[in-house]
Amino acid sequence: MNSIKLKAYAKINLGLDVVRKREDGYHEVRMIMQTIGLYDKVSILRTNNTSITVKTNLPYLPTDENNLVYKAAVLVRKNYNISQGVHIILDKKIPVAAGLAGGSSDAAAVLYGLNRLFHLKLPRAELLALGLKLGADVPYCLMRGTALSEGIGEKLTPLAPFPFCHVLIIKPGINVSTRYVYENLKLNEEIKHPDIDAIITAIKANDLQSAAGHFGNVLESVTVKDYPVIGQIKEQLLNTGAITSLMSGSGPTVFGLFDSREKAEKAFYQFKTGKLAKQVYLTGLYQPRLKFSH
Ligand SMILES: C[C@@](CO)(OP(=O)(O)O)[C@H](O)COP(=O)(O)OP(=O)(O)OC[C@H]1O[C@@H](n2ccc(N)nc2=O)[C@H](O)[C@@H]1O
Ligand SMILES: Nc1ncnc2c1ncn2[C@@H]1O[C@H](COP(=O)(O)OP(=O)(O)O)[C@@H](O)[C@H]1O
Repeated sequence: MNSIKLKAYAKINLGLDVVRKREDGYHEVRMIMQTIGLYDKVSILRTNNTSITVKTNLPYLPTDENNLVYKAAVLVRKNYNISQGVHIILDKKIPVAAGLAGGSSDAAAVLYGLNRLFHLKLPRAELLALGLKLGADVPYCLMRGTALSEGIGEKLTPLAPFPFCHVLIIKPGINVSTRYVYENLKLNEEIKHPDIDAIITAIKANDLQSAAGHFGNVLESVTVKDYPVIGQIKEQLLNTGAITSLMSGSGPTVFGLFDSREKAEKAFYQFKTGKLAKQVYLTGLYQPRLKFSH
């Protein structure tokens, strides 16, 4: 096999709680992760030289060691003494720096792909540990589906599939850095912590309404204040019939869940023709786990 084509799926956070700040500055979290149907295409080709090259459809994305796919390739080649070069073609559809883990998912695809292309037969645990070196969300991207993510993202527990629903993704035209959001989070009494365990119980019971009733993201306490458009999108989603609306990860993307395709489509067109959104996608949940057969 000389090349491999993969899909790197986006995630949303159905619940995001921060438990404490660690001494190294990172935050211990409890998050309900969910893969959605929006994806980037990642193709990896073995070449006849010894270099790593990256090509992407987004002119503003780096193609050097600052791209997470490049970093993933460096890591694998260094760890397993691979000298053969690889060319990575990245077709981005997931909005960048949006709280949807696009870069993390691309990096996970490269780890997975190089494991296959070079017949490394790496056990799943080793791939997850490599993934964590690239970013807190990369291990989850190697798992996919509905999951509980703890620690800084490395402690993963698969959950039963989240109940069927339609997902509307709304990305406003602002940029918010993950680091900025975590650094400005104040863990005081005013913070409303989501009940992550109640979400898990509702998922087990396949109860969409009850699960949605417990959604929450503590990082909204930073972003909604700084960027009112996030609150406005959340409100418009509810006004157009969403069961719930929430910011994903560190934002600025907001998602709405709908129990009817008709309502979701109506909301889609309202955002498409309105002023609040820069990018709008109507998609669904994506449940298959990533399989590690060689
Ligand atoms: C907020 C979340 C929720 O899923 O996702 P995104 O919004 O980025 O998609 C994650 O916790 C983000 O994961 P990821 O984006 O992989 O984070 P990293 O690249 O490892 O870290 C970026 C920066 O965020 C901060 N950080 C990240 C994770 C964490 N548990 N605590 C932190 O304090 C650190 O300051 C770090 O320098
Ligand atoms: N393959 C990639 N796709 C997207 N962003 C990337 C990639 N490689 C590096 N980056 C950088 O990583 C940052 C975070 O991007 P991304 O993973 O899309 O967002 P988030 O962490 O909010 O989910 C961006 O600022 C971007 O410049």
